[in-house]
Amino acid sequence: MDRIRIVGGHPLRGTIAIGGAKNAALPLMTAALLTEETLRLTNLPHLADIVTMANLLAQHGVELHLNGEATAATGRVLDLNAANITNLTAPYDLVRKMRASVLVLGPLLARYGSCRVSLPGGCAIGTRPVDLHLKAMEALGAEITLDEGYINAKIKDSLNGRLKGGTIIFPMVTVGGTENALMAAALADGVTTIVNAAQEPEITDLAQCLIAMGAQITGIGTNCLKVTGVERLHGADYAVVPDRIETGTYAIAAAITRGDVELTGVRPDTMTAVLKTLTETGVEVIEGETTIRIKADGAEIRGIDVMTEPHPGFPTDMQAQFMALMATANGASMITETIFENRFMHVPELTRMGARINVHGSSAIVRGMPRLSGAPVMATDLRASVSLVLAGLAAHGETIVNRIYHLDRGYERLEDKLAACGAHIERLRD
Ligand SMILES: CC(=O)N[C@H]1[C@@H](OP(=O)(O)OP(=O)(O)OC[C@H]2O[C@@H](n3ccc(=O)[nH]c3=O)[C@H](O)[C@@H]2O)O[C@H](CO)[C@@H](O)[C@@H]1O
Ligand SMILES: C=C(OP(=O)(O)O)C(=O)O
Repeated sequence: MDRIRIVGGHPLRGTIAIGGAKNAALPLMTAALLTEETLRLTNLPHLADIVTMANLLAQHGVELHLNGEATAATGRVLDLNAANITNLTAPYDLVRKMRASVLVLGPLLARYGSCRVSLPGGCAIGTRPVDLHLKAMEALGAEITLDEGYINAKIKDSLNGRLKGGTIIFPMVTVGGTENALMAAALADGVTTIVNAAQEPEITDLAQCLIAMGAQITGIGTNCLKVTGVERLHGADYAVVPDRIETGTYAIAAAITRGDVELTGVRPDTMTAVLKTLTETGVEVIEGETTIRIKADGAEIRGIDVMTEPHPGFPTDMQAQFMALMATANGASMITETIFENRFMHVPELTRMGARINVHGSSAIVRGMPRLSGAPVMATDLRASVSLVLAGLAAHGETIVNRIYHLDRGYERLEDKLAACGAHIERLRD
């Protein structure tokens, strides 16, 4: 299994181009199931999760074509055509690899009237049930049963093959639940109101793509979405929003090495909380329209408190990376995780690198220190893995990060992008 070797202590300087967002691209790919016409996605990142989603859609019968070479301007261009769906089952083998697979539920149900989707199960960061996705489908007229680890969903016989608009009230904010609800409601008969909807930029991206496909959606960017269902959707050409988590991760790479890096092809307006937090630590953040420069050379990074929250709050997907930065700060920091019940799996590994962190329930107290020390480490999820890479960039000596298939789920050419800015980092292929 490949590993990453880092020799830390080199301030990053240079420019890093940011790709399309994994967490926007995955639901956008499933939106292709809503129409028999072609959906063209541009600025698609090249990631293991995108390949998993492509395999899942292909086994449903979606035709996928990658067009030409990826360029900085367009990323990858992928055409998806769901004119000939042959199989309405999302199998366990693919769903267990990636929880976002459950996003085929809403589109398949709405367009074909029934489907069978494996339950995703828990993962390293929490139990992550999908009960709210299922309740949302029921609110639109679906009958749901569970058997043998699968969700069986079908539109009630009385509805003549078309979901019916209704009111969905989410008791807690769910990104995936909102995405499934939006896609199902887009083809339902009548008006659907989604109350306490997630407001993440990836939801806005999905809503805008659905509008480009002919959907009628208002309230975009708020916590109340209104969808007036249409009988059919058509094809579209849509560019995936830049990845705010990849952007934030490299911003922290610049800060933790006390470097100076410009991030290009970004959307600063989608990451206000992260940029404000970085500024509070003492990093200089210079925002352009599509660029962010992180100047941390000579900066004295202060320890500050952070709590993860649904958007527009500080994202849980940046919590591990921020903890690595706080481990090198001057002073203490309290980091509270409110979204997932088990998202501190990076703490023991950061501790092995000399970080001083104590966890009390959903909060971690981090006492910063001038220098971490390199060590062999291993992580159990995507953002935990990258937090160890960040710590390695700042640490004295050699760090080997094991199990890097997690990183390949969400970061395209991570080691190349960092090495181009002066990091001493390489992939060791086994
Ligand atoms: C592919 C993708 O976009 N993944 C993101 C998405 O995950 P995902 O969509 O899975 O996350 P959710 O927003 O649904 O989860 C938020 C919380 O709600 C709970 N919950 C969710 C659904 C449900 O039916 N029942 C329930 O109890 C979850 O266990 C969790 O505690 O949003 C998370 C929160 O921003 C991010 O960390 C993930 O990177
Ligand atoms: C938790 C993440 O992804 P997923 O929801 O696919 O597990 C993530 O992107 O940090």
